[in-house]
Amino acid sequence: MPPRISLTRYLVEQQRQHNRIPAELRLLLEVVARACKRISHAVNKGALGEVLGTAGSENVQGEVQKKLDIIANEVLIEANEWGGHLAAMASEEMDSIYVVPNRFPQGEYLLMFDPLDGSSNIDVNVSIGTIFSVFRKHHDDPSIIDPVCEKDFLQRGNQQVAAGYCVYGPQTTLVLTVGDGVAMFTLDAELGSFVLTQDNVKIPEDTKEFSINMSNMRHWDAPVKRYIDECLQGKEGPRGKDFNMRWVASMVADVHRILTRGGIFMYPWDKREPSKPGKLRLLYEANPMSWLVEQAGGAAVNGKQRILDVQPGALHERVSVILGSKNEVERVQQYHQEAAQQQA
Ligand SMILES: O=P(O)(O)OC[C@H]1O[C@](O)(COP(=O)(O)O)[C@@H](O)[C@@H]1O
Ligand SMILES: [Mg+2]
Ligand SMILES: [Mg+2]
Repeated sequence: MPPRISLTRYLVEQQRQHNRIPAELRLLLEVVARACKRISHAVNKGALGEVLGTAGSENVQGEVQKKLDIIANEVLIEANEWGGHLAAMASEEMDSIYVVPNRFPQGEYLLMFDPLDGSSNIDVNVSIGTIFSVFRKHHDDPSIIDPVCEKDFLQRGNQQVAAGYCVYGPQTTLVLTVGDGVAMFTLDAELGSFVLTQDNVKIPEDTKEFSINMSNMRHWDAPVKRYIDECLQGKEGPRGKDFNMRWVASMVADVHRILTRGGIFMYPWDKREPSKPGKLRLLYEANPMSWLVEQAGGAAVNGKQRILDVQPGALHERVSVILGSKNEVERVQQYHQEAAQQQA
């Protein structure tokens, strides 16, 4: 068996041998990983830890908060605020940004997270996760000056310096990119550390598996309907092959499957709430997942453009998401372009 490489050693090598990340970013990612370990522990306790059920409150997006949404948010804030590497944080569960109080050391990074993704699966013991994205506070826009403000967070996804997620499933797996491919680390509960179990993750370019909430079919736009209709026709249809369908309803779990064996995941715009561009949030769901998928050789678009090129206008902005195996994502994008040309 090859020697085990811990997340810490992997990050040290990224920093020292390959010069890909500064020491502060390495330390920040170690803090995030430690927080994920604590969340994993709470998830595993389940009913024994009295962490299931709703908290009796709503977040800024009008969603009922589960106890674990709040616990995971607190764990991430608490672990990161005194680390000394951050200027501020933003979360699905907080209305506005959380500036690191000046009693703690300040850093130059911004951390965004969905503390608990797949909340509807918490109480039914199905895989859930944490998604995170890291930016530098300062960037090209000279109009942005201290102190840190919400505008600092409104950077395109292509400016991320690290992104990842931790899936709490049959195993706890942390998946990370710092812009040099994707690596997966499995939590060894006995050692208490994340161990590298797959490096250089690659998504196959073609797939026979799609992932979409089919109950929304009647609300979809024509290009999405066309794509799924063709998949459903199987061998007898224009695609000439049978497709399989999976929908966990936890983006982390659905994306993890795609990084592991390929597939296409879609949460597209639909007619239920036409003014919203989609259901998933750009900054702390779509951007980190899109970068991971691209780093693994896949593609991620919103039907009009690459998700990583979308300029955010608000902290909790939503976006239409189509990501996964490259050739399938490009096909859906092409169907959108054809529909737009017909309308023009
Ligand atoms: O319940 P639906 O409409 O299938 O939506 C499922 C989607 O919503 C989400 O649960 C949204 O994330 P949160 O649980 O963090 O709000 C995604 O993980 C998932 O892909
Ligand atoms: Mg989520
Ligand atoms: Mg969430």
